[in-house]
Amino acid sequence: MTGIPFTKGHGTENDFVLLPDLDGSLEVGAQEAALLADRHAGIGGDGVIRIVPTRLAAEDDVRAQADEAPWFMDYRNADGSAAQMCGNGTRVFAAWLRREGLVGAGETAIATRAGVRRVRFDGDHVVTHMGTWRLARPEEAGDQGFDALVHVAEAEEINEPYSALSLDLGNPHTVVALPPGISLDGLDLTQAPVVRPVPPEGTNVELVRVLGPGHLAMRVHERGVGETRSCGTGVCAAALAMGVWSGTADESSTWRVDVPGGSLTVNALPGQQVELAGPAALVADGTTTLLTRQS
Ligand SMILES: N[C@@H](CCC[C@H](N)C(=O)O)C(=O)O
Repeated sequence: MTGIPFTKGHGTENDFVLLPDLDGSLEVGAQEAALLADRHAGIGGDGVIRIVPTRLAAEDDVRAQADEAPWFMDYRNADGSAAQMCGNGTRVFAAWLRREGLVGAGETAIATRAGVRRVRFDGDHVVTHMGTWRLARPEEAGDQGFDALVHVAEAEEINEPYSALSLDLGNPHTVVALPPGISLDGLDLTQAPVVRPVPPEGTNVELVRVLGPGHLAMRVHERGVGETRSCGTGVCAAALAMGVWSGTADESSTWRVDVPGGSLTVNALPGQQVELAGPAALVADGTTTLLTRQS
């Protein structure tokens, strides 16, 4: 077989190019990832995930996870930038490891740039323990629980910025609860929302509408990608922000979050813990000549 093997997969239509690199011989830097993710000149995806033994990772803090988590999810956004975490990616990554017989049906641990994430299989769904979340700037969240302003272009020009909350799920998020009367469908996410203060590492921006008790609708503009049809860390941030705003962040709660690509379930747990559950699909296998192996 010529070319480098890849698998295409998605989690609620947040789609990824998976590159198995079992001996650490692939070089997938920013340029290579951006080309692979290109929907015209490459394979196409919101992100690129290299699947590599953790002990072969370049970063010291990732290699330090090797005893606990043998496989590293080396995630890059479509623009080639490396990100700390990808919630939907963890499910697709685990589904690939299981299909290939590299992990069993029990709980498995995955190394990420944000630390180890534990994943379990539950019928058609994969459940990821997303670790400990935190407010990004607790000292700046006022009585109303907001610490940022976000301006989003809208179908009908409204120049008021929205109040928002910044959360850290291993990667950065800014959650906006849309006020009544503002249509989620009417937002123009072809341009990045403008966030103030400017987050030092950039941010993913979640626009959220409450549909009912424990039920949200969300659209997202992802850092390093643009609008995507789903974001796993983003739906967790959205549900957790609701808990912060209602003063129930320390209690267990379950949320269904509808995104353009499907629905995900978020379980908020005491102690700033959170789980994400949803589907993972592996839809194509092939080879690519866009990469070569290091000799
Ligand atoms: N889609 C992902 C998040 C991917 C990384 C993000 N764009 C970032 O740069 O932080 C998810 O499912 O969490």
